[in-house]
Amino acid sequence: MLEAINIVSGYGSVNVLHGVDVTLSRDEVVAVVGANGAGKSTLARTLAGLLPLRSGQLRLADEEIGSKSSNARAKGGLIMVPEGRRLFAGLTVRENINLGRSAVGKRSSDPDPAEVLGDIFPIIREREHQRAGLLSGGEQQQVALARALAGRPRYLLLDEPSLGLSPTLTTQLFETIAKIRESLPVGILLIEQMVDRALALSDRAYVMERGRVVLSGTAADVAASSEVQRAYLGDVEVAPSAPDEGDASS
Ligand SMILES: Nc1ncnc2c1ncn2[C@@H]1O[C@H](COP(=O)(O)OP(=O)(O)OP(=O)(O)O)[C@@H](O)[C@H]1O
Repeated sequence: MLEAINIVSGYGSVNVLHGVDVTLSRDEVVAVVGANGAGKSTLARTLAGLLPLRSGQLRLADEEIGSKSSNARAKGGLIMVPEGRRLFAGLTVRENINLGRSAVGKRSSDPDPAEVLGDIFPIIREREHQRAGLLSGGEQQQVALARALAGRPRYLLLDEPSLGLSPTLTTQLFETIAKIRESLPVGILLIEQMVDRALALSDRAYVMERGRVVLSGTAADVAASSEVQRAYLGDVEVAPSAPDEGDASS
């Protein structure tokens, strides 16, 4: 289990997370949703060790990891795919994926990650020797996911994986995440702006506002809540228009 208890973090003199509790186990997908600036990416960075924990506790399989480096956390099985993918553009697909393995100290005698992951990510077999920088955004996202999984994480943090993808590619991405959960024993924390799709795929969800979790529960319950319906799922009450009764420009 990955457990964040009452965590606080931020930038400079400003706290952004004001005491957040989050848990993730290895057999679930958990969505984190909320408006721009709510603190979702800050949460992911704090969990991954890219931002220092100011107070609270972070535990990975009952071990306190709050003071460990991001590299140590990755070696311990907690890996993040950051917003924007961050592939090595000049390296091939396979080289990027192999780096995902060596970065966490996996030995070359471990099963070939490209073979193991090839069923989930056809791109690996189709474009193995192509430079990552020449791939489309959707293809790069697949490689970024495969690279993270090559490190055999037990917990995977996905920060806005659909960012910048077309609707069709977004659909493919969510299908890929569903395949990952079916095929691999990895808990996934899914930070997403595509709230409806994220909730449809997830077991549980957290809704964040201004650095706090304001709602949590099963994804179905969160999706059904009136706050989430109103704010994120398009169930907006629109005042009836009265085109004949006023000047639209006023
Ligand atoms: N590097 C930074 N330095 C200072 N403040 C930051 C930094 N990154 C984010 N913030 C601030 O922290 C707050 C939370 O930002 P964060 O990126 O975590 O939100 P978010 O929920 O992920 O939103 P988005 O969906 O827009 O990425 C915002 O007020 C933001 O301006």
